[in-house]
Amino acid sequence: MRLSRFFLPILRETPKEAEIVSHRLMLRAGMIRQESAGIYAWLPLGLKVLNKVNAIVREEQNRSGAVELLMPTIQSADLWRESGRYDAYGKEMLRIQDRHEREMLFGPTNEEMITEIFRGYVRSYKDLPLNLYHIQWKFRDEVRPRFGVMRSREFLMKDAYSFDIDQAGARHSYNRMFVAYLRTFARMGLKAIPMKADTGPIGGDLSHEFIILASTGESEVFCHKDYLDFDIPAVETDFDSVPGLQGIVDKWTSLYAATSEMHDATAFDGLSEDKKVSARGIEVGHIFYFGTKYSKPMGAKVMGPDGQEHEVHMGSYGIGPSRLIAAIIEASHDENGIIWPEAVAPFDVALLNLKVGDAATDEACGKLYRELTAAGRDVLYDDRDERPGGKFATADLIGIPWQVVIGPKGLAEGKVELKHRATGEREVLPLGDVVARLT
Ligand SMILES: Nc1ncnc2c1ncn2[C@@H]1O[C@H](COS(=O)(=O)NC(=O)[C@@H](N)CS)[C@@H](O)[C@H]1O
Repeated sequence: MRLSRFFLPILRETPKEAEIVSHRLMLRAGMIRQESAGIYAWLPLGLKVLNKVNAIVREEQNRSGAVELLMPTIQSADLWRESGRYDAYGKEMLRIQDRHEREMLFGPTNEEMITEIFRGYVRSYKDLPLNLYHIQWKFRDEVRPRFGVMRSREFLMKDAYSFDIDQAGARHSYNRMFVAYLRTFARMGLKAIPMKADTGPIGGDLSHEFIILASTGESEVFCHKDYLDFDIPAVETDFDSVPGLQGIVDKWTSLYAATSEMHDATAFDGLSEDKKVSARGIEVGHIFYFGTKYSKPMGAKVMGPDGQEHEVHMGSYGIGPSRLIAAIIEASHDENGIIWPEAVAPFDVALLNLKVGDAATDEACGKLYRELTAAGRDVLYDDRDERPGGKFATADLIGIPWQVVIGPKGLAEGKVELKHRATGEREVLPLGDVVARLT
């Protein structure tokens, strides 16, 4: 993409309403724009990152055996009356009336709707286990939306829902998601620690939040330091192995880790000082087992092997892709701007032409742009008529992992400069070696 033809509304000054670094940088880097309180437009650079985050979430959901569908954002109030949550959900629910004065709502979550879909088709235990998920916008009328997309009112959520014949089966579905979550966040360069959590309005009695440690996190968390060095489940993990997954979950829940709501100070104090981590954290995922909480009132049942009808045991599993982008920035930035992990970067390479209008430089940049693109790299070519300092500052701010700098002096010697954004390391190399170096 040529920057002169892209849409990247960089802000010169730091927006005063932004209180945390991710909010400041997402506004300054032209990634989002607030349209109303807690409601954002995703501008092209932000959307590219959101799509990459979603791609990783999708890959790991699919690897675990979950099946993707897409449910609507607008839901019927009657559906929520079946579970008894319509009134219980409170002021966070955006209630709507359609032209026929039918009571509708903008979905804050989809347990009722997925249960209605399930009960419409599944009658036999032979069709279980089943895990259905979607990545869909939600609305929660937060009393105090803040920190940009970290706590917004309209936000993107991957929400998955599992269906099993009994609790043992549901436990394996839970473990599949637990392991998928460990892999998902690690692939985005995040260290997410599963912590025992409260179940809140979703319900149930088994729940873990996946927390990344960040000084601006809203949650107060306590955990054993060794978690930070645990290996992530390998890509070859057998998601059908019940004992195999239980072993991974046991390992990842073997040491102390809790959010403030579930904190047991006595247990935590039992740890040696050098193993105690108490920090702020950002909840990037939350998983729940809640048995028949929805299947019972909504009549979602299957014929079991015993010829009896059984209400299905369910769980739900949420990840916040839009919140994740803010969390990644909180965990990976410096004084010059964002430092994207390569897996989620909006572009792979920033190609900086230091003398637009100089025939040799334009020719070299154009040729390298075409070669890198042909080699499968996503390149943002800064072809603006802008002084070098401004190009360096923009490339650092928007956090593209690699910068290729081409100017007339270096070019005269057949050389270009390569800068690695994360480490700041620079190297000079022949123009002809760049494609091989970056692919
Ligand atoms: N206001 C919000 N802004 C941005 N992300 C949010 C917001 N509320 C929740 N999230 C994200 O959505 C994830 C799941 O939300 S949740 O309430 O914990 N879980 C559920 O809604 C369940 N239905 C899981 S399917 C959270 O872990 C968080 O990452």
